Amino acid sequence: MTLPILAKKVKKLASFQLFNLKLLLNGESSRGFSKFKKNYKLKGELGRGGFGIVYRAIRISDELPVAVKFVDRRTVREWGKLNDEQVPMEICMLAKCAKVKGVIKLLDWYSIPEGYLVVMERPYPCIDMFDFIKGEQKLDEEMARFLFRQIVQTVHECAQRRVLHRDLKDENVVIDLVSGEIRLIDFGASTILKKSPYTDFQGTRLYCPPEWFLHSLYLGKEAAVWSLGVLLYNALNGRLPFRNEKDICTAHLLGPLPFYAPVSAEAKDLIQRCLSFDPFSRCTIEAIFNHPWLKKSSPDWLVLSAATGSNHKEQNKENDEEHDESEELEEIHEEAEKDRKEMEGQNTSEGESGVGSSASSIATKLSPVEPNPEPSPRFSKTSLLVPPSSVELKEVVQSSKTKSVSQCPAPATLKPRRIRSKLLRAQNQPRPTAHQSTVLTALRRAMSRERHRHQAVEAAPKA
Ligand SMILES: Nc1ncnc2c1ncn2[C@@H]1O[C@H](COP(=O)(O)OP(=O)(O)OP(=O)(O)O)[C@@H](O)[C@H]1O
Repeated sequence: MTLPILAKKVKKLASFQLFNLKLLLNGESSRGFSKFKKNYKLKGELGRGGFGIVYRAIRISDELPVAVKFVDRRTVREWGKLNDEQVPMEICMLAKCAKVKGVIKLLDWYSIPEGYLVVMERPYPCIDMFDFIKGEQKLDEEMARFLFRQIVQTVHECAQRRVLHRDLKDENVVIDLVSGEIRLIDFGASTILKKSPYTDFQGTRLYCPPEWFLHSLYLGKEAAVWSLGVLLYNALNGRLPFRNEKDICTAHLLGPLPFYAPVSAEAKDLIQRCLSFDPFSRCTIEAIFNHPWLKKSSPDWLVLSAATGSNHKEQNKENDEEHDESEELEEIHEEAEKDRKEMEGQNTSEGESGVGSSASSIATKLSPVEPNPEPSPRFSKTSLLVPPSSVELKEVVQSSKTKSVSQCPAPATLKPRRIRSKLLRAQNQPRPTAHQSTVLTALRRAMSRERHRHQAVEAAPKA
């Protein structure tokens, strides 16, 4: 080994050891694990994705429900600076969007040797949009408009702060079931918005525009608009528009996209404009705002949610299962190990939630264009949401339930019969039955679980 190479290796080793020492010391610092344990109590798993595990937790000082995401240091691809500290870009971008209403609030973060613990607000009770759509099979246009408008507004405000999310999809939108407000989560693939093209990608391939697969390049806002088009199509159809990369790159040659639900011409037009093959003729975020479909006024959340279906049984059953309270660090270590093994064993090249930083050579994969068979409805996602439980927030839910639906202004654009039937339901039957309302089903289950837990605690023999 030559001298310069040896010197380089020694230097590298020294800096690695210094890094480890810093991490060890960090254990005692204000951002170490012992501080985290003093401030938060982990309650079980909330969801998991390709790059982390998200835990349900409570802030000890005030019992605020929070979500804690463990980000494995080894999976961090991009780093940024926050108050002169090097942190994963995810933390940095969340901090930049602190004032954006539709972005999940970053409350705190901690550094542990294995990675980072990102503490975020956790709306209670909430459901992510994937589960919401799955429960409804597909959204009606009013509900889709109500949610999509908030999502577009949020993406726009992020862009104003030069933040590009890069993984816009239904799984990354959390809906507050009490207010109907959305929160954009998972900034793990986000980066600084720039005007020049990006040559790396870490989001979800089925939401990715064709220019990435064909040219390994994309422009930030144009790619975001494409993902929004995929998201809206998915919300209205209950299935994704494209099954794989080949579909993404060739669908435009087959004429207008097929729709599998009765969708208005205006909604179809907006989707087609977002999914324009040519990024330069794709509509802009501003144009989405001004599109006649999005400009229509929406009914109030209470009116909308009262009309949701009752197909959430399986999901809620699944969600009702309590996870063991964790011995925090040990669990994180074990889970991280398990996750890594799973990730190693997975081939995600064409999977729905596949992520990757290189465009596969689609040109070699493209065979002559055949008409696409109907894409199947979606059953799986990368994470599962457990409805949260907290005694304190039960009161919030309770108080929102007593709010009169009939106080909501009648939406101007609803067809008269529809207004009447909705308002009649709201007025004559003070609350829709739990079977009629997804939202209420979720609320009822969250509350009944709390009741059971209390009964169990009371029944337990006192030590
Ligand atoms: N703040 C939060 N409040 C409520 N639920 C959350 C929150 N953060 C995450 N979740 C739930 O956890 C799931 C996984 O979170 P997240 O997407 O951040 O993880 P990830 O590992 O980056 O996932 P992916 O591989 O999909 O990118 C989400 O789909 C959502 O259901």
